[in-house]
Amino acid sequence: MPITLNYGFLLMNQTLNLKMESHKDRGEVRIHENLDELSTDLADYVAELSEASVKERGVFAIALSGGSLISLMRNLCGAPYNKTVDWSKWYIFWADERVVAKNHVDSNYKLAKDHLLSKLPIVPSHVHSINDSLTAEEAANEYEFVIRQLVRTRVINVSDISDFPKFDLILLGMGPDGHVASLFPNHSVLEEKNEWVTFITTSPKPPPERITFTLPVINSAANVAVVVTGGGKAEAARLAIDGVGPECEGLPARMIEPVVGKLVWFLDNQAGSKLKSFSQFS
Ligand SMILES: O=C1O[C@H](COP(=O)(O)O)[C@@H](O)[C@H](O)[C@H]1O
Repeated sequence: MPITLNYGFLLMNQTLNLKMESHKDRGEVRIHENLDELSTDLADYVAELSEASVKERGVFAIALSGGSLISLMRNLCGAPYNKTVDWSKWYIFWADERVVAKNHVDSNYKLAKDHLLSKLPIVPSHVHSINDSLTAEEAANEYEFVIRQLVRTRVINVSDISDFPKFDLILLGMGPDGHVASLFPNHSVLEEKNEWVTFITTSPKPPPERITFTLPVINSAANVAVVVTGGGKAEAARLAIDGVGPECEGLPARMIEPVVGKLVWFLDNQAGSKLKSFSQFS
């Protein structure tokens, strides 16, 4: 069992050599010594949320992102999770997707399928990816329609304070520019207040056409985790977690603020190296 010592707001998990801190309004920040430790902690976190959600609701509705996140989820494919997690209750969604064929190297679905989903006994009909034969706008509308149907049947929960879906867990990565899902800095979709899924055709990071959950959907989730690794993202992580005032205006990662749910940041040492509290830790 990991030993957790409590130093006021600062928690240290000695087994994982993990530093955790509670940032007012910015959730819990977990800084890991290396990627292996981050992967271990992330798998534990996801498995615990799955267990709690299956116990409470009978299902676990989880939204994935693409990018580096997927390889960091690798521990879920091995022991003990392959035996202890009730995979039959998982329903998979994507917080964002590139509008390309499902077998295209840029597809977030393909990435997750090749490195995660094909190694887990997930029920194929529980995997909800976008329709890759449609335009970006059509794909976003159809994906939102699918999600609305699943909210009606409570496969996906509904927010207690609005009619937005309440995913059990939304897993996000973050780009060096502070983008999350396919919400890019200063883009007009950051203003979206009503739609659940929207689209862009001018992504600054290729490919240009994407669909994405909107901020209200992300911020209505029961749990949001942002997984960030590498020194190239340290400044964006600082702005997203410690930033104040104009320096972080228009930064999507700074706008992740679950209304009722819980936010957890999973960082490695390099991504966390510019945080105010980092010197305290090292
Ligand atoms: O384009 C995307 O980028 C982000 C970040 O990716 P990473 O490789 O820098 O972690 C990813 O979260 C998103 O799903 C993806 O479409």
